[in-house]
Amino acid sequence: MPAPHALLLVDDDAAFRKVYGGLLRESGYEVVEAADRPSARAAFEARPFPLVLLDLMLPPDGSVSAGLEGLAALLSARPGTKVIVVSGAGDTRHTLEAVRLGAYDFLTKPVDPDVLLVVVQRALARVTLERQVESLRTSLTRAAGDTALVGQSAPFLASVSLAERVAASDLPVLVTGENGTGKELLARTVHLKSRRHAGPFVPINCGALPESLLESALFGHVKGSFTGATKDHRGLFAEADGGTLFLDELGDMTPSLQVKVLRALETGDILPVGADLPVKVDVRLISATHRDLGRMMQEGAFREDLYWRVKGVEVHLPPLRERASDLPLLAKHFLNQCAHLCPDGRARLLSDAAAEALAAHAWPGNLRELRHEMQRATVLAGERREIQPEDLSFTGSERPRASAPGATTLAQKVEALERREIEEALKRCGGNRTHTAEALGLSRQGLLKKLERFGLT
Ligand SMILES: Nc1ncnc2c1ncn2[C@@H]1O[C@H](COP(=O)(O)OP(=O)(O)OP(=O)(O)O)[C@@H](O)[C@H]1O
Repeated sequence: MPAPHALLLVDDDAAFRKVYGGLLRESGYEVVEAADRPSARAAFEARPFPLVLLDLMLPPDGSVSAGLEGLAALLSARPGTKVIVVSGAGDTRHTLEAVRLGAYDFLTKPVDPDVLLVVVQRALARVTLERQVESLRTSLTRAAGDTALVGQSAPFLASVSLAERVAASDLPVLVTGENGTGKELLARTVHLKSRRHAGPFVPINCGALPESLLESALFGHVKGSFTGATKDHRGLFAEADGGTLFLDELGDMTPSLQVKVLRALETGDILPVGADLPVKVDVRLISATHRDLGRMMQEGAFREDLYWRVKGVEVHLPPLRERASDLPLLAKHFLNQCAHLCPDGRARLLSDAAAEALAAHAWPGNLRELRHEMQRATVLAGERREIQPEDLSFTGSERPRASAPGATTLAQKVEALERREIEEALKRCGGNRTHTAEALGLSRQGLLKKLERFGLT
């Protein structure tokens, strides 16, 4: 992992900045300077520096209490930042107050250059260490199971191998595949295997929010830019700085937002809603879609320039029906995951008949559907050690009728079946639409459209 080496030097004394900024640059650090509180704030918001050298008494007012407030705000926005307070001799009381607020260390003017270099080096080494701890924690969670990619079938392993090879590069990745095939899990794996693994992985579902909310979620906004914007909001591009932004359901993004995302990707700058100045970010993009972006492009629903930007390397995940040999392994994996739902805490087993029923099912909702089935079957099996076919929603008496009275054409029959599936899923999920969409392997937006079409709203 590369050591962090960028710092923000905030002091109104130009001579101090010149001497000490020069010294730090000569020692290999990247130094950005700010001479007053507003420009320090703007620089810090534009880029989350791991280390800030901070003079407490800054223009425009030179007041220490405003300086301490600024320090507290900075630390509450980014608690991992190391702030070294640089104060004049005789400021002990304020310096101690700054340390109490969370400043990492302090230096008193006149500053000994050797001491400065040691303190800076120590603070940045600490940042590296903290990032490593975070990365190990992430790897441990992953090893603990929830993010393990289960599967041995040839088409699945081919996708994983491609994803692992591309992970080390900083290329954008487009993950394609039907709903519930594991696109988000694969995106997380690419992030964890990349050099950005200690940085954040920030997912957002582009199909879940209306355009205006999605724009401010992605790019952030400034206070007062619209009704309800009661404070500044950084936005997910900025959250993902130094890490990976995962744009799920990219195909659901409206054309006008596509333009804005394209601009951000081309320039590395994002413009928060209502802001005058852009903010620089360093983000790797992974996108996913279950749609055929190539066809959408031909139909004019997806911009060609954005397509080529986000595509980088395309990794396609096969649907579950094309990796049938993974079914027993995955079913067992999901049964283990929900063992806590069993009265005795021991994972249920699949009876031969249930395994056969799983093999005969088409799995339109892919792995997500399988996971839900295994959860549901675990609960229905109760004290029984083995899952039986009657514990599965698509067998026996629970099988939905494929046609409805009066439906004659294939399209009508499919529609009737779809409607029935949705009604039943809604009932099972107690009317909760997010859960229903999940259970059916749909985006929330997709479900809402269908509810409207079927008059179920
Ligand atoms: N290879 C795998 N091994 C184990 N679990 C998996 C695997 N792939 C996916 N899962 C699990 O299946 C569920 C669905 O996966 P995920 O959310 O990644 O799918 P998706 O393709 O992103 O879905 P959508 O298109 O609806 O956004 C999740 O619970 C995930 O943890």
